[in-house]
Amino acid sequence: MATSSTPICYINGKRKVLPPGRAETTLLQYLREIGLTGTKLGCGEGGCGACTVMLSNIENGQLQHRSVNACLCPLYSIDGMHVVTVEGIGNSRDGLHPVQERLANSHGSQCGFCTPGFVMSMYSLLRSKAGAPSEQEIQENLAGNLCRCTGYRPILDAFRVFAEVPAGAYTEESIAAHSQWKAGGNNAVGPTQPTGCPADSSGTIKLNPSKAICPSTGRPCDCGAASQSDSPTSTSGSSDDMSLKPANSHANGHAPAQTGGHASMDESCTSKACGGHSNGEAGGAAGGKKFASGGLTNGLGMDVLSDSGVKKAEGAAAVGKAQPKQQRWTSATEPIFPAELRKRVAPILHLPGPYATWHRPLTLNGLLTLREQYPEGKIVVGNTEIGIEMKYGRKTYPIFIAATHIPELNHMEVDADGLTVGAAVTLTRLMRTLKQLVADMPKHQTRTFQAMGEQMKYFAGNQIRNTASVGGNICNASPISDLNPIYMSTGSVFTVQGEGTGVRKIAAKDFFVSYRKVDMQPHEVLLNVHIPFTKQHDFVREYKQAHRRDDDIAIANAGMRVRMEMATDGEWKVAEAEMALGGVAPKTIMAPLTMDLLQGRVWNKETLHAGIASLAQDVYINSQSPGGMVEFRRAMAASFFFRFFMHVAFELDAFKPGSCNLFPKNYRSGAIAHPHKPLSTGMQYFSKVPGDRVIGQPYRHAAAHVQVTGEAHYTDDIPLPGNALRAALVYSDRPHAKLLSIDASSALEVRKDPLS
Ligand SMILES: NC(=O)C1=CN([C@@H]2O[C@H](COP(=O)(O)OP(=O)(O)OC[C@H]3O[C@@H](n4cnc5c(N)ncnc54)[C@H](O)[C@@H]3O)[C@@H](O)[C@H]2O)C=CC1
Ligand SMILES: O=c1[nH]c(=O)c2nc[nH]c2[nH]1
Repeated sequence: MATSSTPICYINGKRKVLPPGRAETTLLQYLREIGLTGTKLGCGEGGCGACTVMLSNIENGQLQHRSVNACLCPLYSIDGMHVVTVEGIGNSRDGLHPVQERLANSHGSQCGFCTPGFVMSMYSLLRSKAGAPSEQEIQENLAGNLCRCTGYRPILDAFRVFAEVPAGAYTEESIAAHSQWKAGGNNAVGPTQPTGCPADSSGTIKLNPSKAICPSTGRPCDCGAASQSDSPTSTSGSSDDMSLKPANSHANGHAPAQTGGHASMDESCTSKACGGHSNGEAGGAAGGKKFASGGLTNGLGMDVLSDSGVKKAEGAAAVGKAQPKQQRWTSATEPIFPAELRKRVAPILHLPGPYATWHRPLTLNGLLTLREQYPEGKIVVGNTEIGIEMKYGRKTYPIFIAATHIPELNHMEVDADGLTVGAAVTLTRLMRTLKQLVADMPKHQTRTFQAMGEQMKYFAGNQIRNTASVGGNICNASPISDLNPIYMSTGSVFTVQGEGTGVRKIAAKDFFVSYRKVDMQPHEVLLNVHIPFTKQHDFVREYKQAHRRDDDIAIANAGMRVRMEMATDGEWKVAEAEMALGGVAPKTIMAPLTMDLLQGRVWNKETLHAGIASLAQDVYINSQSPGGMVEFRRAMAASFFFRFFMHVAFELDAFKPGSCNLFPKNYRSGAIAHPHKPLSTGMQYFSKVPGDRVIGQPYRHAAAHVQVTGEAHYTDDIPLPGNALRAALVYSDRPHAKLLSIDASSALEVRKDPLS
């Protein structure tokens, strides 16, 4: 096997040999050093998404694209990959990418600092999916991106047009409903109201030639020419009439029910694109969208974006004279995966440096040998925890051992008992596999997978899940790990291996020893986790309470499983019970008193009350506990149990009606582990200012184009001149004292901090 000391990658289509001796450097630091300052440093811990870039590589012979946080991505981990940054997809000279154009034209940037991150998240989603994403997927995909000034309404508006239009919009039923609704004299259109084109008996839309496909919505549209003259914005030539459209107008561009609303919210499609005018608003891509040379098509063969973008910009310039002329985006600017990387065989890496050395073995033996050789070495996979320890904990690690390329650690396998997941498998890959198994296998066998899959949507953001590994989360032994409670309550087993000591299997519930300590020797590595299938009448749930639902760490969480059996007297009794709780102790704990108590008991209200009382004994948090919120955490444990109890009761009652009728039906929502979050919607109303003055008109602001392309320079982006003097205020601890001399020796000894 070849060993290399020259890591290579491609950045925006250009080959780069990565600099030597930089094992501690992040991809973000490097990008900014080479002048790609469009990618921003926000939080530095994978929480805000300002540093999002797309990584592409060949995995199991397949080309993969995924968004990642460059702030946590070790530079050498990108060996063999293609990095696409916001500068790589479009710029104000050669033309904006449709994603950039949409965001600029929809007023989706204000200060613009988070903007490149939003662009790259959306871009990565479009590149990584075969068809068009759903609106739900688009919103979920943005959970790892924070915006603190523009607001999410225009951002979601901008991206909603890339969503697939639900087929339901075209059913005969929905069309008939719309016609009736129109006949009823309503004067506004709700977000899901279909347009009025007739369907044939097969349910296929028959297009009335007078009812064209609306380029704004990608659907048959009856707004016709009327909307052009009816709408106040159609005469302005503004590129920005988007803001007159209510945000919850859904993909069909229609306004929600309103009476006497704004002039643009009449029944007709508010889009000026209808009838031949383009407003740059791409349609929901009926049947899926694809980028095509010259712009985005709406799946109906119509070029709805790039042309319209040009028109928009020109129109605005003519009126406000504030907008730069936009170039037409062409697919030639789309960075493609480089041929060299397709053929490249990954080498072993050994990359020494003054502060740290990077090892990348390719075999399990190689990994175990390095682990034995360097007990101080740090195994790294996603670096989403180590990166934070280094930046905010000021930890330094002299040796990194990347476990990303070990086949055994990337393997997933289903056997007769369950699913085995390699320790280096990313959370995203695990989620996909769980989803597939839930779809393919009998429901009673996959209840653990179902519970895990539902929970993992709320485990960090997409960028983190795309790199963070299953093993990293386990070995990190966080007392509020989202997955450890479920492994512990479902009989999962971890396999570890060490050079000379062979393989050991440890039950998940025995693996966590104390705060951040696991039952693993320094020379051992975690190979995999085995998650058993559930059996008939097994019920599993995972609960998490955080400050916010998306992309947040838990305050408390829990994994709960019971196996129920029906006794001869017709009552449901507990055959097995396993409960694990996080956030209530320095490690994830089991609740042994409650587990014992439940054993053999009937699932009734007495058991519920006894269980809650017993949990209070299992959970002992003293008032000095780190994180505080003692009463709240205790209450959460009881609340999780209550919700689980209800869930099981409703499931049993559904299985055999009347057999466990403990709660009124309207309590059912309390049994849902992760309540469905409807699509976010919003609305903005403003008065139209007559005349052609710029003030008060909804024009895109002048910097939008350079913000969406990363060309806007912020103070952080301006390079320090060579030998620049850095200054910081030092407070005197004596008032009115005279400064007699300065001893700078300790300052001069400070090394240039590789992490700053
Ligand atoms: N930054 C963030 O927003 C979030 C971070 N996380 C953290 O991300 C981590 C997920 O994994 P990665 O990024 O891949 O972790 P990582 O590469 O940062 O490693 C985390 C820890 O696990 C150890 N480790 C990893 N794989 C191992 C193996 N096979 N055998 C022995 N030790 C191993 C590492 O040495 C390190 O101590 C979790 O620790 C989780 O707590 C999770 C969600 C959000
Ligand atoms: O299990 C986890 N879930 C999270 O959301 C998280 N964030 C940081 N570390 C984390 N671990």
